[in-house]
Amino acid sequence: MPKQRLLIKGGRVVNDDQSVEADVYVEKGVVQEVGPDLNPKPPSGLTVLDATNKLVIPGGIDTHTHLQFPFMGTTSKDDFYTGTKAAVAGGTTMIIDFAIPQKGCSLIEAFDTWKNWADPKVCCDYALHVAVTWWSDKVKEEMKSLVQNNGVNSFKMFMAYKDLYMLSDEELYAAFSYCKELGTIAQVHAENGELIAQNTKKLLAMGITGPEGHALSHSEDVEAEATHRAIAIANTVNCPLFVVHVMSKSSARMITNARNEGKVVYGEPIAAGLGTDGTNYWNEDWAHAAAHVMSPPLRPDPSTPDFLMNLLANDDLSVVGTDNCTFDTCQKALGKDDFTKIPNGLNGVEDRMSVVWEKGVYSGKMDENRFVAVTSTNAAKIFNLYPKKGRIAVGSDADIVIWDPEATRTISAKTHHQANNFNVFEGMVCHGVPVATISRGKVVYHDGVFNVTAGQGKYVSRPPFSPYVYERVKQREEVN
Ligand SMILES: NC(=O)NCCC(=O)O
Ligand SMILES: [Zn+2]
Ligand SMILES: [Zn+2]
Repeated sequence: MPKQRLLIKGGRVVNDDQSVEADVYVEKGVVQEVGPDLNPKPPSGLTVLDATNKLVIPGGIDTHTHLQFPFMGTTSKDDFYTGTKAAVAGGTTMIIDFAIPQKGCSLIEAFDTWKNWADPKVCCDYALHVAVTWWSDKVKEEMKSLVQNNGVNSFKMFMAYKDLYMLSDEELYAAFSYCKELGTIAQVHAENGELIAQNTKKLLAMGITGPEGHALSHSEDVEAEATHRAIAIANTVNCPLFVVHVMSKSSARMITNARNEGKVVYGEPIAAGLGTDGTNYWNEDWAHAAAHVMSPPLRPDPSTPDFLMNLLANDDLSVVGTDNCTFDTCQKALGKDDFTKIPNGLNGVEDRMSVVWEKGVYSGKMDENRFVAVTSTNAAKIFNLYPKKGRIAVGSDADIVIWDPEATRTISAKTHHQANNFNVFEGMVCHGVPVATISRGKVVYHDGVFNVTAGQGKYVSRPPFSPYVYERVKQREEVN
């Protein structure tokens, strides 16, 4: 099928470092020209999109999803079709999901399994982080192969989910050291799994079985301690660290302090952590409370979202993901009598961009350029996708969103495009609405109408030694 020729006219092109009034011309899925009053020839066969009074921004990159993830006795509801379709409706044109092997199982097989699930279904581009859930020489060999042959440049290590995915400190040390050697980014789920196990035992013995028990067992201390430990281990071996789903003030402070000390650490808050809070665990409707269960949990202190957003605006935190991992009410009911059995996860892939605009830009904490940085460009830089992704410039992939900063929409499970029957942002009125989403030069969503085909997205390889990250690592090493 020939690719659409597209002219986006009269908008304001916003990158992370500047905004200019300019047209954008796209051919063969790539940006060909950016400038005033473009008039590409021939005029026939050209689709023109009017962006007057609108922003033209790089498509969002969601650094953290779990689509059709087999987890806690069930499988997350949004698969690679519904999840990526919902993503483009919200202005996101690339997701990075996680291939997660069981302990003792092959990382390469997990990667292949996830890729086989994704390829026939994705409606936008995607990549895969791979989890390291155990440690051996075979794991090392497979990490190397994934980097060299499969375009993987990030590995996630769990400090929680004891006996399932959790690594010991010794294993973390080895894994971080090897990540550094390979030129990759070490990601951590930072929660102390031993403390969670002890807290859980105590709470269940006290007869606390509801969703509030989840929040109490996964306290802020549990997250902060693990964050601090991960930073210490990574810094010891000079490995760049990316802390996924930063949910608490305490953990965010650890990251801020480390960055102030010159350590190469990045923090990823998620849409839910910026848009809602952990008071929901005490909601008297069990299904409502359970729908918010995730790890680390949302924090009961209602000033947390604002605090995290301020750090994101400041560059103390770097990118916004979602940890989109949806389970419907029936699936959540697996934990009706025991909070430890409530499948962990919630939505965000569709609403991330609007939530960040509303709570970040509309509330006056950040400008349009910082919005682009935290929703797209910084992710592209850290994971070595830049400037193909994360920028509107000649030669970049035409992953573009026409964004109406004045329009509003009200988020609801009744109207969202995700497979789940609950939305943690229910009722939130958001300024900032994607009018059109373009994926590799194809208009996939326009004024509420989809033009997506399952499998049209591509797997994107990510080379190691991202210059944005590793130039600093190298410099630190030379000087030290
Ligand atoms: N976060 C969560 O609750 N579910 C997905 C798995 C993970 O990221 O830890
Ligand atoms: Zn996690
Ligand atoms: Zn996750």
